[in-house]
Amino acid sequence: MEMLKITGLHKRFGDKEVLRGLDLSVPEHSVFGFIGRNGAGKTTTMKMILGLLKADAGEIRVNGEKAVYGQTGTNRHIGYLPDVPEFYPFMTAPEYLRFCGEITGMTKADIAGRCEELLELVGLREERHRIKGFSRGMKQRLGIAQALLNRPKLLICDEPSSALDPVGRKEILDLLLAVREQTTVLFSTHILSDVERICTDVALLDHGTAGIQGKLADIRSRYRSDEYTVETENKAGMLTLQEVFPFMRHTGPNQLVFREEDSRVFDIMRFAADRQIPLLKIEREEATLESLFMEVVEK
Ligand SMILES: Nc1ncnc2c1ncn2[C@@H]1O[C@H](COP(=O)(O)OP(=O)(O)OP(=O)(O)O)[C@@H](O)[C@H]1O
Repeated sequence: MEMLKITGLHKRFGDKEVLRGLDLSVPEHSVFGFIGRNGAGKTTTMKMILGLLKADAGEIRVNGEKAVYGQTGTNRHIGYLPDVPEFYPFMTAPEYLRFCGEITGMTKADIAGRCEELLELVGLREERHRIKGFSRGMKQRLGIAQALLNRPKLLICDEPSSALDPVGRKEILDLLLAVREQTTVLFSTHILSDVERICTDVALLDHGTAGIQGKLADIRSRYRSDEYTVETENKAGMLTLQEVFPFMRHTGPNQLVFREEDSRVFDIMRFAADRQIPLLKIEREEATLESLFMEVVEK
């Protein structure tokens, strides 16, 4: 089942058309990477999911219910971490979470249990300092705890890892992966290596629509264009191979590179064996998400 379904979403600011018929399907319990360059419209989309911004056209359904601008009904299913979360700096982490629990009407017993559980989850259980002394990473982790307080079915995080150092980023990514059991995670980012690390599903927002989307594994195999490097022992061998297999590019001393079907490697190996051309190296480099997306964006 889809936890979030967006159909034909349009949004224009003045003469700038940001979304031009965006369709998005976020399966339940997925970790969904919503990718797009700066200004692509990721935050705009998230604000519309939360009913904070009016769409020009299109439909958004959260857990099967229609999200309506200015109404908060569907937000009971959502936990949201904005790109720059704001806190009361004079509070400690437990004080802040308890406060959030109280204003959202949770019972005292539920608040106590849930706060304990979430502080443990985000690694802030032993933290006694006030929030004003927190690092960016600690604030993001506290923000995730707060967003999870009401056991949302959908956790939306706007660029949760973008401003963090590698250690802080890893902590956040591990956390998003860990909470997948209890919720569905939709997070926006422009860091493709983060997506490769934890996402089950992705969508690339490009020119107002989802250029590609689906299971990361499927996308990889659909757009797969692994690169092969072949290195011969001598120049004569390299030149013979290049003559017979003209799709190979000369990239270094006795080195040829190509992107073709896997079967071509066997053709090359057979040919090299028949002609006794000594090969020093045959290497396959898997296509990165970055190279896949650049292929799509540049088309
Ligand atoms: N209230 C607004 N009025 C006018 N233009 C806006 C408004 N909000 C967003 N925009 C414009 O819409 C475009 C999309 O912005 P948005 O913040 O959704 O992008 P984003 O993908 O989240 O980018 P970033 O990674 O930089 O946060 C940008 O060009 C932005 O300037």
